[in-house]
Amino acid sequence: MTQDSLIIAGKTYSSRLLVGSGKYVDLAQTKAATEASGADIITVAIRRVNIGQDPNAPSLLDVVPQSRYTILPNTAGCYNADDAIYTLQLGRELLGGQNLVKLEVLGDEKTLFPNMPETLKAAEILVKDGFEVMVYCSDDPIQAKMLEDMGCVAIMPLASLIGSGMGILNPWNLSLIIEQTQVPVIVDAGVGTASDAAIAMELGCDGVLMNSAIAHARDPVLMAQAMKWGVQAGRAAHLAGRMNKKFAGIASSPLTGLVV
Ligand SMILES: CC(=O)[C@@H](O)[C@H](O)COP(=O)(O)O
Repeated sequence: MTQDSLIIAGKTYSSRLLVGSGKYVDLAQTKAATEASGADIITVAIRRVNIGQDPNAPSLLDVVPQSRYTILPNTAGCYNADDAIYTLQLGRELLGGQNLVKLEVLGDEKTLFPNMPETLKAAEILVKDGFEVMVYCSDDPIQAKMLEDMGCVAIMPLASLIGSGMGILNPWNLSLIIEQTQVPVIVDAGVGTASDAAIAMELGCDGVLMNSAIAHARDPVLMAQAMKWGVQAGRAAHLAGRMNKKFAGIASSPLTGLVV
C-alpha cells in the first residue's frame, strides 16, 4: 500500500488507531498495551489521570511520553459545557500549550451518551479560543454537520455506548456522516473486538478510538495488537473496494476451456 496517513488539523499520523489510557491494572500494562497498539494518539481523561496535576504521584507521561506520543486531553466525566471547557484549558496548560483536544460532554451516568446541546455549546467556544477540537458526538448526521461547520477538526460518533463493547449499532448513520464530512471521522466508543474496528474502517471511517475493548480483554496486550491489525485490515479493504454482493452462486473456477 502506498503512504496512507491520517491527517488531523494538518498533522500526519501513521496509525489510524487511537487509544485511551484508562482502565488498565497498572502503568506497566498501560505501557505494554499502548506500545502493542501502535497508536500515535493516546487520549487522557484530565479529571482522572495524572499527567502532572499531582507532581508527587506517578504520571502517565512516565510510560507514555510526549516525545513519542500525541497526548490528547479529554473531558471524560464532564456533564456540561463549562466543566468541559475548564478541563480542556487545564489540559492545554499541562501539555505545554497544546491545542489539540478531545471534547466529550456526557448526558448521564447511566448511558454516557453525548449531551449534544452542551457539546455544541462547548465546541463553539473552544474553537473560537483556538482549540483544535476532536469531538465525541451522537451518530446524528445533522448535528455532526453542525460541529464540522463550527470548525471541529475531527468528528467522533459513537459506535455504541462507552464501555459497552456492543460494536457498531448503526452503520447506516455512520455512512451518512462519512459521506458528508470533510474532516476525519473517527468512531469513538463501543468497539468490542477487532472485527468491529475492521468494520468501522471498511465503512470508510478515518480512524477508530477505543479503550475498554483493549483494557478489559483477558490479554490486553494481545488485544491491542489485534486492534492494530483490525484497523489496518479494514482500511486496506476499504481502499481495495469490496466485490458486489450477489444473491446467487457463481463458480470461482473458469467456465471457458472445459476439458469435458
Ligand atoms: C477513552 C475515551 O476517550 C472514551 O471516549 C471512551 O472510553 C472510549 O470508549 P470505549 O471505552 O467504549 O472504547
